Amino acid sequence: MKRILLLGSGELGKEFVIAAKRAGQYVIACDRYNDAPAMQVADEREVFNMLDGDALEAVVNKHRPDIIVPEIEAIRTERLFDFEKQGVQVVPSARAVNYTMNRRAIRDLASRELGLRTAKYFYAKTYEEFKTAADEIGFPCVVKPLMSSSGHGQSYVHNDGELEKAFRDAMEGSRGDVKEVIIEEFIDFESEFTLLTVTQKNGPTLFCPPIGHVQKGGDYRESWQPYKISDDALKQAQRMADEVTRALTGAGIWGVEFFLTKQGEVIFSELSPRPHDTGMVTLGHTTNLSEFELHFRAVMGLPIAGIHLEHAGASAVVLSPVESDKPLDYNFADALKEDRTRIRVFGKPEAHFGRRMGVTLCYGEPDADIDALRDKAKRLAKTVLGTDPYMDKD
Ligand SMILES: Nc1ncnc2c1ncn2[C@@H]1O[C@H](COP(=O)(O)OP(=O)(O)OP(=O)(O)O)[C@@H](O)[C@H]1O
Ligand SMILES: NCC(=O)N[C@@H]1O[C@H](COP(=O)([O-])[O-])[C@@H](O)[C@H]1O
Ligand SMILES: [Mg+2]
Repeated sequence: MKRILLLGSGELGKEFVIAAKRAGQYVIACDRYNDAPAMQVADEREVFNMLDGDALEAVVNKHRPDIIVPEIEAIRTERLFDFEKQGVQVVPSARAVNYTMNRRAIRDLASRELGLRTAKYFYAKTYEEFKTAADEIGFPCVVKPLMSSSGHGQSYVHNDGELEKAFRDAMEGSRGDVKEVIIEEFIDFESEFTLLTVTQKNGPTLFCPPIGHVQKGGDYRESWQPYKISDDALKQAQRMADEVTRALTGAGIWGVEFFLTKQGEVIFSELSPRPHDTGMVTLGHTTNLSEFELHFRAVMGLPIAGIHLEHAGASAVVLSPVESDKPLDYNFADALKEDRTRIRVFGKPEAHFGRRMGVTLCYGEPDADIDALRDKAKRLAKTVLGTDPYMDKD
């Protein structure tokens, strides 16, 4: 039995813990607030600020884990190198977690070192640098804090008049101590997709069928699998995913994000060294193993004999309509009247307006009409809390 320390205990961690508990492992779930989703299914919990390196070290010393599994980006990742040196397995590796928490590190690696096609980009610390970069890139452009996720602090800029607010939002939306922004060329993509990629201790890199998704405000609203792309585009994406995960090293699942342009060009966007939110669609019976089961197997060095598409499926997010510290009234009854439908409620103890509280999952035969599944997942998501998956969050 392994002792697993989970850093971050949201919905993705919860499903990972369920996979680990099904195999009889011991899990300590950590997050900044009590009763986080994964804590509810783990053996023990720790509530502390994971950006505080000393607090993190104290928890590691107290629990002496065999494996550390990061689940969010807001972690003092520099300390993970020390734990790794002391013989603790960091998933997928301290290097991967450290590089991907900062957009500069991962973008420079992908674009400059590996030569992958990305959006044109600059970094800026001051408003002057920012304005010069915007002039260089042109409008529209995309602005993001170097450290943030789920679209926090991100905006699209269409003209000079919007620059100041975008800069301020990105500086204020920045997490941790890095106050710097990235400004990117706007990619007018046809669609975007996630390639779930599994790197193994004792085996080749494996790929799941691509997942299509739509984001609004930088945040995922719906996803579906399989996402049909040409063999050539798939090969390009797999090659890039293989190169970037190999450079970052380690074993586990990764969510590698791409844009597909109208001309059929595949552009690397970013990647998560952990299960991906758009990959929750795999909880709806799409592949033989969900992204969480795949992560668990890869982390433990267990064999993965194959990844197969068993169903076509779609997911849509269930967002909170209110601010509340009381459990919300989830309407399961209406959605579950429909066949091949599942609802996952994460059990977050507090709701905030627009916070993701659950997902709906709908699936059918592998060749089922994906658009019909997407419509069904979105329609049923609306019935759960009465909110549209595409609602404005601000
Ligand atoms: N250069 C770009 N051109 C067009 N759209 C973009 C660009 N960069 C980001 N986006 C849009 O914003 C979304 C979020 O961007 P990104 O993945 O970089 O942010 P994030 O905050 O790290 O999100 P998450 O942590 O949820 O993956 C993308 O999925 C895409 O829809
Ligand atoms: N795009 C990253 C992502 O989806 N992360 C998932 O959301 C949780 C935070 O949710 P919260 O913001 O509602 O606390 C994280 O813990 C993780 O499970
Ligand atoms: Mg992303």
